[in-house]
Amino acid sequence: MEGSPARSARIYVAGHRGLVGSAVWRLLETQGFTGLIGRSRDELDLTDRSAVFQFFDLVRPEIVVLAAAKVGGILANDAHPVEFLSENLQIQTNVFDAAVAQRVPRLLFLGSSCIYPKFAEQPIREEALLTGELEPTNDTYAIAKVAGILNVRAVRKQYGLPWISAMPTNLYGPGDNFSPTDSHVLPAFIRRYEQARLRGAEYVVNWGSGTPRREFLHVDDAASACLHLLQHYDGAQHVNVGTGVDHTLREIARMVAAAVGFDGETRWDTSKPDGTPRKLLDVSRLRGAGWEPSVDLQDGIAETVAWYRNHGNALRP
Ligand SMILES: NC(=O)C1=CN([C@@H]2O[C@H](COP(=O)(O)OP(=O)(O)OC[C@H]3O[C@@H](n4cnc5c(N)ncnc54)[C@H](OP(=O)(O)O)[C@@H]3O)[C@@H](O)[C@H]2O)C=CC1
Ligand SMILES: C[C@H]1O[C@H](OP(=O)(O)OP(=O)(O)OC[C@H]2O[C@@H](n3cnc4c(=O)[nH]c(N)nc43)[C@H](O)[C@@H]2O)[C@@H](O)[C@@H](O)C1=O
Repeated sequence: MEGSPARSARIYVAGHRGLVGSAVWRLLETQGFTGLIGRSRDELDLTDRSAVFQFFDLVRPEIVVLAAAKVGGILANDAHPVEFLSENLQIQTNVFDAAVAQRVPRLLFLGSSCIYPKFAEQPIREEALLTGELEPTNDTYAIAKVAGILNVRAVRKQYGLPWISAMPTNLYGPGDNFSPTDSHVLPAFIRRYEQARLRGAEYVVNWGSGTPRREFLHVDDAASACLHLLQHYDGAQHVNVGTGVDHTLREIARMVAAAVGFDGETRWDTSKPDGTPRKLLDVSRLRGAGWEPSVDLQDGIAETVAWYRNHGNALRP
């Protein structure tokens, strides 16, 4: 599967308005791909099975990047386990089945580092999948993603189609979800510290103990890794996508406070869940395939703060 698809290939980016999908779309446009296809949820609800089949029949994509999913941070996952299981299973099963019906030659499925056991050996190798108990705050989302990996493997085995799966670490960047309740931690910090600075607040309160470690990858790097895998990887094993470097949330909070210019105190609300203590990915397989990240974390945070300041009024609720 070596080499780039034709620049005119019909590429359907499912979820093209989301954090990852929009970055994939930008990258493909920049690289001169002209056959990009996107549908918002209002135009095509991927939980509507017959609509998905009709769409695939009409459009006949040659490549699918599946970046549509129900996505959220630790509290959203913990509060809505039913939707995170049901919607994600429906979206991915409909897309996979419709793509099989059309024998779509190439598909990239996006999972997440939360598929691994809560106490997996660090850094986490791809082989750690299904070797232990999941983190309870996001176990239903993780199970949907594990089902996606197995579905991709099953299609490879039964139909011989070279579909692949990528498992990104925690992502961030322009276009992220900055919701105070539903977002992931990095956009939540940017919003909280920026609002505290604007109010002249003396302190902010973050969730949990601040001791968990997380690995952050800029979404432009995630998009570049996805394209690299589409161009250079063809294997049944899913591939970890990350930097191989992590930080405590206290360190991340200090970086964000410095980036927004907040010099007050940070407090931690230990009544909120910490989630997994650490989920650092082993990225040797991806590096072995010839890919490296390029965005420095502090630069990426500064860029995302600037984006938030320019788009603060037009964000998702
Ligand atoms: N963000 C992160 O930190 C990480 C993300 N990932 C994975 O990357 C992928 C993309 O995540 P991310 O970009 O952050 O998520 P976003 O929430 O930013 O985007 C999700 C996209 O999915 C679309 N979508 C959701 N439900 C439906 C539906 N029923 N029908 C049609 N479209 C739908 C949304 O469409 P619309 O805009 O029209 O509502 C949106 O464009 C997911 O698979 C996620 O698991 C993996 C690891 C980390
Ligand atoms: C990518 C991955 O993301 C999710 O897993 P997660 O990494 O645990 O998610 P998170 O980014 O929401 O939190 C990271 C850490 O940060 C702490 N934390 C502090 N203060 C805030 C805060 O204000 N908001 C949030 N969200 N977290 C906070 C929080 O308590 C936790 O310790 C999965 O559900 C799933 O979506 C998935 O696949």
